[in-house]
Amino acid sequence: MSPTQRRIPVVNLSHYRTGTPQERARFVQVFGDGIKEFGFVTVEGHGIDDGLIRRTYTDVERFFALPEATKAQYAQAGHGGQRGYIGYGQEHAKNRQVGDLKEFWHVGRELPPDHKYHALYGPNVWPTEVSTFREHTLSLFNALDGAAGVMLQALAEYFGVARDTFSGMATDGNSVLRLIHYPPLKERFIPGGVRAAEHEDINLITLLCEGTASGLELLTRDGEWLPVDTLRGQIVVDSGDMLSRVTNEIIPATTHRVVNPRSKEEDTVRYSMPFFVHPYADCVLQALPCTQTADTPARHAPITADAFLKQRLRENGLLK
Ligand SMILES: O=C(O)CCC(=O)C(=O)O
Ligand SMILES: [Fe+2]
Repeated sequence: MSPTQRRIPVVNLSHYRTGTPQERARFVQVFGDGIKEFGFVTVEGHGIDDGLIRRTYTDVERFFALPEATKAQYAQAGHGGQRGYIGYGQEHAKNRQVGDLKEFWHVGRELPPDHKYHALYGPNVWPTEVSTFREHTLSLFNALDGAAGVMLQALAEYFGVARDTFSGMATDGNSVLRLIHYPPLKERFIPGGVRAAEHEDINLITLLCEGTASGLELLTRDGEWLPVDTLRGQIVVDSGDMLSRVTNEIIPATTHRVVNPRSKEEDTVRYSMPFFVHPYADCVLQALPCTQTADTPARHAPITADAFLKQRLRENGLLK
């Protein structure tokens, strides 16, 4: 085990789901402290089928191997790139001009046509060239959504608030499964570009199944960059800007990046699948009362999740 893996706290979600009272309490403490103090927590025992993760990666690989013109047909006008295909170099980190060295696909929540958020979130689109893409990515979306809900319940217990405080925000939330392809730099490169420039995620929490190659790094609260290497069967979880807002920055958003391969030998393709857990559109992001004190009143004005998302998508170049 590398020094990094030893330092990132590891928890087992089954201890929270079905463990003894002591195991549950321990999960709440280690998960909450870990995300607050470290920014990343490694979660095992999450119950997500390894075979489903493999099958989804196979489909993702098949999709990104399609001709550019075929992939480009799935780029969506509107919805700030929250559905379908987003081309190479289109997204950039906030305050950066150069695009990231990646292309990706977004799968969102499937809602019935008469649901009040159906039109706002936008319908999913599916690549007909990969026949199992819809089935696999939606199954993974739903599995990650379920695991995230349990983690958010534990986080509410950590704050001593009603257990559905955070998970209720994510019910019918505008969550997104992002399927990313980072081609080898020898195939495609933008001068000055990095695979994913340092940034904070927009949402509440992010769940990352292990990437297919190294490169993910987190900035510790002490300002040190650390590689995040996940093993098969592990998911890493980090905190985003929206969680920072509702916790009055008690849990800061975690800064992270994906570095470029450091040598020709390491210049391999990389795939990853972050799942961004978002609140429902009208959810008002404001510091929970338990996070405010006379010394630290709310640090940010309330804003709805949808308004905050749109502001950030503009800053990232996805919403024009
Ligand atoms: O590819 C990864 O491992 C992380 C990607 C990421 O941070 C993002 O897309 O927000
Ligand atoms: Fe990220």
